[in-house]
Amino acid sequence: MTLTIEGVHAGYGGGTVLHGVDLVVPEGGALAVLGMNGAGKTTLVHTIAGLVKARSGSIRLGDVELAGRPAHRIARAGVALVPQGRRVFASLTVAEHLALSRRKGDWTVPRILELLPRLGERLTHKGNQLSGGEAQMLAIARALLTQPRLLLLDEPCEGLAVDLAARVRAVVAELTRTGLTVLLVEQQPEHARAVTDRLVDLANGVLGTVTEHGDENTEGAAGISSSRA
Ligand SMILES: Nc1ncnc2c1ncn2[C@@H]1O[C@H](COP(=O)(O)OP(=O)(O)OP(=O)(O)O)[C@@H](O)[C@H]1O
Repeated sequence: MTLTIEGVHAGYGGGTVLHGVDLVVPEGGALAVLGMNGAGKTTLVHTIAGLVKARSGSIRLGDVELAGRPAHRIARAGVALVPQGRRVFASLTVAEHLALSRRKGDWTVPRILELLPRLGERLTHKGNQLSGGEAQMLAIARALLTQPRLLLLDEPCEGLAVDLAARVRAVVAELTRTGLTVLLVEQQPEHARAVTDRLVDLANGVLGTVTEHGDENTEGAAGISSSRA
């Protein structure tokens, strides 16, 4: 479903972080928002997910207005957030994480394990026994099991080696082919470019213009199909 953000202001206490954000991510598209430390990237995805309240403006998924709804209703409307730092539970196994997140829908555990086969080999491993790449895949798996229409990824490649960032790209590409809409925020331009060709800068809570980086990634994208998290 298409994500349409218009004139969104948001912040904390007396301070404003997002100053009138306008953004469209078409259905089945992926867009990366790039910004430095403190630019407002997490605030943006948290505002979409309802964890930070939009003070004004509109956030629509398809025709459904999300702004002003509580987070649990936004989740039910089809928005899933993969948080910064992955937030997997140290003492729960991969299988337990998957069982806890599951909601009825097209994304089943077998389908997830087909997309992310490495997780299938780690089902009995606990959160604290996973590599950064494996934890990231688990965080994505958890989000998918909630049957989202919009996936928000907060710095998914943070701390990952370039080949694993490329693996995230392969997964995101696969997801957008299913019609899922993906918005990610990243600090490192090379990480953002590893995941999607469509980029926009965020500086001091103001978005720039969306740019396409067409051919630069052709080589990187071609070599990823066999690499694993
Ligand atoms: N809970 C909060 N209360 C008050 N101010 C906050 C809160 N969270 C973030 N901020 C402030 O909002 C601004 C934007 O922070 P945000 O976390 O959105 O940036 P970011 O681009 O995600 O940064 P990073 O790359 O470090 O994650 C910063 O000035 C930050 O200090």
